[in-house]
Amino acid sequence: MSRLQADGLYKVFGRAPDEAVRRLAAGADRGELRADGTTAAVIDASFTVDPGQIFVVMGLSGSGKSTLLRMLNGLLEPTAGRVLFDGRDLTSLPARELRQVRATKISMVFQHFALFPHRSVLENAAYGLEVQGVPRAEREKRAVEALELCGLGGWAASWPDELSGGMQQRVGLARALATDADLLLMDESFSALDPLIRRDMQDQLLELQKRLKKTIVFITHDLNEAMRLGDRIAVMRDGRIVQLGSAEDILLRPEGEYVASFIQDVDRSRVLTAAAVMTEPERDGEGECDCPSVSPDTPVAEVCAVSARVPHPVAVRDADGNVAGTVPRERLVAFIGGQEPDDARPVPCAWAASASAKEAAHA
Ligand SMILES: Nc1ncnc2c1ncn2[C@@H]1O[C@H](COP(=O)(O)OP(=O)(O)OP(=O)(O)O)[C@@H](O)[C@H]1O
Repeated sequence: MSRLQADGLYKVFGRAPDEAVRRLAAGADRGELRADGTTAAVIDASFTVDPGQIFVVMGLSGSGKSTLLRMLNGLLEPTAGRVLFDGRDLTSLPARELRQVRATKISMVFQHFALFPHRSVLENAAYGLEVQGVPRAEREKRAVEALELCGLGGWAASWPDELSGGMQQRVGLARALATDADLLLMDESFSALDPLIRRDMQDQLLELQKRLKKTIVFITHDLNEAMRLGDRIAVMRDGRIVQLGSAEDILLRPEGEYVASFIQDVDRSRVLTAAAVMTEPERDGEGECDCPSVSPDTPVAEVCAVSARVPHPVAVRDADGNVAGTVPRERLVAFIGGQEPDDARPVPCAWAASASAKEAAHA
């Protein structure tokens, strides 16, 4: 069962929202409704998020990301549609039960994490547990563990203003993790950070996720961030999800001009991995030698570097060391050149044929 499911979600601000939903369902777009002073913030959003997945919602400012997120945690009531969390319909829960689910099962991490300046880092990290009424000794123990997970083990007794922006953001993450919530909702959580620190935070989140396997919905307007973090990515435009898929789907098979124009500047070789370009070994025993090999999640750019050093297709080995596939050099070159790897077909060449015939004769 999926952990989270959005089922035909709409959010309309303004007059006659139900009538607006009917018009949107019949194909009207945002622009048509705006003329009447009505804003269609989210239009017919449906998706599922599996346990342990990072689901990224990516879109430009105003595309409806935050509104969608606020419906997912029950802060905003949908105009139409349902949100199912572990199979329970959040939209029909009584207010008390909804508050209970929000306090214990869902944590939010915001862009500007407001830490309490007069509380220590430890007290800040323990705040969510304090709200839940967890006794002091227990909440401090869990907050210390969460701070350690976030690389802030030695900072528990410090004050927020002694921390850099990146560290403060990690306290926010620690606060979310300390509550043991299953679902983390992260709204542009790294957007205010400097690029290097932001990348560092992304790495840290991916590293943490390997161990904790939370279910995460991550909102961002940055496609590169979406590609790095997302197991699945929903691209939003003007309130609608215009594509839903993996980074690979979006880069290799963009649906429509809008998504295609979005991905133009993405460095495919750093986003896509060996798994996206590998193929079945063509010859017996291919990949079985001791030459350098790569793992399925090695970025293509690094596969190129390995390919330059080995005299045959690069072996892709899974976690058990078995050959999952191989990457011939021509597939890499085709891919870097913007083609589908499967289109890597050398044209017949008389010179090359005679050169290899001569080499064979000399051998
Ligand atoms: N409470 C509200 N009342 C009226 N309109 C709203 C309200 N909240 C959001 N909107 C409108 O809904 C649309 C979607 O806004 P939303 O904040 O969800 O987009 P976003 O993608 O999160 O943008 P940003 O990245 O700038 O936060 C926008 O046109 C916004 O002006």
